[in-house]
Amino acid sequence: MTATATLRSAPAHALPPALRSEGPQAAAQPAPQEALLQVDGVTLEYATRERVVRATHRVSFEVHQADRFVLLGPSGCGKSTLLKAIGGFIAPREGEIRLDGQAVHQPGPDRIVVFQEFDQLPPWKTVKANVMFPLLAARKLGRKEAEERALDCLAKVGLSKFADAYPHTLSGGMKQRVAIARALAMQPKVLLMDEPFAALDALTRRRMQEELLALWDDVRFTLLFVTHSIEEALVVGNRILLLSPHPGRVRAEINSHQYGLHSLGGADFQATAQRIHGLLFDQ
Ligand SMILES: Nc1ncnc2c1ncn2[C@@H]1O[C@H](COP(=O)(O)OP(=O)(O)OP(=O)(O)O)[C@@H](O)[C@H]1O
Repeated sequence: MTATATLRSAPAHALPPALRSEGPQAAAQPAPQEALLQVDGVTLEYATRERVVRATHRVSFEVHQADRFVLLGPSGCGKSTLLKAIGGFIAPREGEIRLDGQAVHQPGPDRIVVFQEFDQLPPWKTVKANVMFPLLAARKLGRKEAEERALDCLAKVGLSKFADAYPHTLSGGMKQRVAIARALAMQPKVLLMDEPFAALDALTRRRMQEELLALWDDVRFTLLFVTHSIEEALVVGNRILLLSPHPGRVRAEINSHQYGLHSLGGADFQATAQRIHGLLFDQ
């Protein structure tokens, strides 16, 4: 992954004044083409029997083709709820979500979610059948083509040898690789990942981040990634949206193209992590 110029593509109104003019190129940038995903003033709420819980308040951001866009914020700030809304599982109370200019009203094969839980793979299907299943269910491909696509995607995540294995025989990291292969096989417009590596041990988590970045280098998919780890956000993302504690509001957007696994421990990386910490938690 190479460092590239600062990109300022978030709508200025979504950012606190202090960040609107960040970067010398800001004013010189040409108008960006229409974003792939637009989240526009989105307020999300849960109605329980006793009360209404507001999860996010008027959140706006834009994700462009091949972005690795990270939603970062403390526990309970509405990151997963935002992902569910983009997935089409929850309707905004206010605002609108658009994908390719079309308002999102329901789930669809153009948005696939990879979750944290290891049990997202039906245990009675082999690894290959797990990857093929959504392709067949959505009638995207016939059986032969689905099998070819599944094997191709399993090769991309290094699991060719395990195509005929059952999920219970795999490690946590391997199960997450299958879930990623299954999602990529659908060729979604946006791949949604909700803390996909949070339940893994530290070494496996690091390896999975590395593999995800290598996969992105190969396929250039558009990624929307949720985490509450500042370090993971800097490693995985090229752009990071910082959300305030509950209910989530946009605190800032950070460009993080220049960071990757190679920058871990470096002074610049530490300083940016520190700055993000301040933006997230200082009142
Ligand atoms: N099904 C639900 N019913 C009522 N309130 C909910 C429900 N799911 C989430 N909430 C509330 O909405 C808010 C946002 O939750 P959400 O899970 O989106 O946060 P999060 O940022 O993803 O947190 P975490 O990092 O801990 O997963 C929280 O206050 C939570 O308690």
